[in-house]
Amino acid sequence: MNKTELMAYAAALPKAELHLHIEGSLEPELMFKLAQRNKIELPYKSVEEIRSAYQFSNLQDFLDIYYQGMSVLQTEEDFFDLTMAYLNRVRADNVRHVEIFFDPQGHTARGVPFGTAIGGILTAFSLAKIQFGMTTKLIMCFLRHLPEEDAFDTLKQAEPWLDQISGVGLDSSEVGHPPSKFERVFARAKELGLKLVAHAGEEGPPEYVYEALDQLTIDRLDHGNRSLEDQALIERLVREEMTLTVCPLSNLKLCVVDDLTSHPIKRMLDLGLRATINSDDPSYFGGYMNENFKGIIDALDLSKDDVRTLCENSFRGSFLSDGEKRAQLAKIAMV
Ligand SMILES: Nc1ncnc2[nH]cnc12
Ligand SMILES: [Zn+2]
Repeated sequence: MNKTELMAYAAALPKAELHLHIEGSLEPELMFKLAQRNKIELPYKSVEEIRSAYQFSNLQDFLDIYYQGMSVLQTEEDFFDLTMAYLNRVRADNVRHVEIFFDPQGHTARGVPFGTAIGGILTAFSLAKIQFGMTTKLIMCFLRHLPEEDAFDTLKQAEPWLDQISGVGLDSSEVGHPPSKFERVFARAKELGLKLVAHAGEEGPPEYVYEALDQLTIDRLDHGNRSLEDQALIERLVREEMTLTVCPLSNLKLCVVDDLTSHPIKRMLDLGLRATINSDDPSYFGGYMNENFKGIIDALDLSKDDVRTLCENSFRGSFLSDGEKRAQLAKIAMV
């Protein structure tokens, strides 16, 4: 298969997205519309000016703009519109199942109640299920630059919705905020029956991945790129069939890699790691699911088997039931 055919194959395959911050899918056009609707002053005069501000040299550069951008999200309708726009967009990429992150502390700290954010997101989930049969799960992330106490407080606020939250995650500024800082709140989330995921090894060292495995007891690893610096860690991740939610265009935009030709996704597959493709914050990083596939297909020497494995891994690594996973894998085999 040449690259054009391989891209058409990737586009046609059913897939799941497992690493998507809903606030990072806020397109500049919607940001402007919500700013006007909510009478919020933005430091930009036009959509073009917003887009040109999206130049980052590391994770923190991005996070500063990301937290500022979410200030336009005020009402349940705003969160509904944001989520519906994302679900409609990735439907066109043949994404059939999503496990979405949201950052409640990014909203409650601005005086927007937990229920406003989650209410809008869950209503969009229900509509997407009815309208186009998409399945969805919600993962609530703790902001790691804040104290563990604040994470406990957020978990408490989540109590009325725990039956509609699949898991907890850990995001925001990685270096200086190791997973071990959140050991107790993750233990509590586990007692409550929630799945556990954490960003680790995006900018942070392999030790952070070990902490996420040993101290947080994660079910899935977000990013994990820097695991490749440690042979014993690679072998363990392979042995434990740990899913890595890898985000190629994010890695490029945040300078985790210099160029997509040096992206480690092919190496990860060759090592036997259960890697998946995801968009992270697509509005900020230049593309949704299929644009991430296009980026790696253009830059790397991926085979048809590699592309299929990436899509299969997205369901294997999901929090769907075994039966649901089998059904999705059977659909992949039909393409
Ligand atoms: N890529 C990322 N890493 C850490 N925190 C984030 N929050 C949103 N996107 C993130
Ligand atoms: Zn992320």
